[in-house]
Amino acid sequence: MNINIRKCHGSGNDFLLIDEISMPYTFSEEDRQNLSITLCDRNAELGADGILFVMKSDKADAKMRVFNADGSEASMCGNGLRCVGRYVCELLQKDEIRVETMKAILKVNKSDSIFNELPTYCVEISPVLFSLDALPMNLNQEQLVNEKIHELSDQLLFSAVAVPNPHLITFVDKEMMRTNTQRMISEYVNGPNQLFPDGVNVSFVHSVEKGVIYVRTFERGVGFTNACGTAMSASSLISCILSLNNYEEEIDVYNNGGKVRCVVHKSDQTYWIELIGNATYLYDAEIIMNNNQSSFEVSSTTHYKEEQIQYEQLETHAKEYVERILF
Ligand SMILES: N[C@@H](CCC[C@H](N)C(=O)O)C(=O)O
Repeated sequence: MNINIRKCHGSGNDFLLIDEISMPYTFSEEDRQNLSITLCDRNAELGADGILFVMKSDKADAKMRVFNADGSEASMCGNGLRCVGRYVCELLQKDEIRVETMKAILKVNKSDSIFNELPTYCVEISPVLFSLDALPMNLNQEQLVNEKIHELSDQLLFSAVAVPNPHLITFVDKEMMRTNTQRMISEYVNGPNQLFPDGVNVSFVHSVEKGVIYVRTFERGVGFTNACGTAMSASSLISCILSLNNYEEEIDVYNNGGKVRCVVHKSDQTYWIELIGNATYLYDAEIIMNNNQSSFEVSSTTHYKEEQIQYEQLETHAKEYVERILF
C-alpha cells in the first residue's frame, strides 16, 4: 500500500496528516490503528505524536480523526486541528471552515500571524465539560476544581476538565516544575488505575505574570510532547477561573515547542476557548507500507524549508523565554 503523508506541527506537537478526501484510501479501523503505531514510532524514519486523518463530512467542510502514537483514538486535538484547518482551507480555497470532530463541529479560521510571517490559524475549543463523568474520572463528587486528590499528591491542587478530551491540570511553582512528580503522576493515571479508567492528559502549569502562562503536558497515548493544544486551552480556562488571568483577554501560552495565544470566553456558565497558533508544514512524503503494516519505506520527500526556517525563530524565542522563567 502506498500512502502520501504531510508531516506538520503546531507548537512542535507533530503529526502525519493523511488526506482521505483527495485520495481513494479504504482504511479499516485496524489499518488506522496499525498505521499510527508503525508510522509514529520515533525509532523509525518519520516519527510523530499522532496521525490526523482528514475525511469527507456530510455535516461540515471536512472531518478530522486523531489517533495517538499508541494507536488509541482521541476525541480532539487542538494543535492538530490548526494543521487540518490550514490544509482544508487551502484545499477549498477558503479562510474559514467548519470541521467535524468526534464530539463537535468546530470553527477554524485563518488568523493574523502570531509571530513574524508564520501561517497562523485560530480554532474553537468546545464543548467544555466539568462533570467528572465526561472525562471519565472516578471520584465521589460532581466536579474537581483546584482540589487535592490524596491518591496522587498531598500537596498539589488539581482541576479536571474535558474539552472534550480529558485533562488534569495543576498550577505549580518553578521548583515543582523541575521535579519528577509530573512524570510519576502521569504514568500512574495513564496505567491501569481506578481514578481514570481511560487515562488523562496531565499538565503542570506555571503562571508567569498576568496574561502569560507556561504549560507542560504529558499526553495520554503519547507521553511528554512539546505542546498540547487542548491542554493549553484548558489550562488558560482554569487560570481564568482561579483569577490568575481574565476572560475575553489574550493569554500567551509558552510551551516546550513554542508559543500560542488563547482567549477564554464565558457567557453564563458556558465556556469556550479560542486557540491561536502556527500550523507549519515540514515535508510531504510518499511511503510504501509492507503487508502486515509493521514496517514501511519512504520513497520520496519534499521539504517546506522556508516554513521550517521561519518557525525556528519562534522556537528559539520561546526556548530562551522558558529557560529564563524556569531556571
Ligand atoms: N496533542 C493534542 C491532543 C491529542 C490527544 C490526546 N493525547 C488525548 O488522548 O486526549 C492537542 O493538541 O490537543
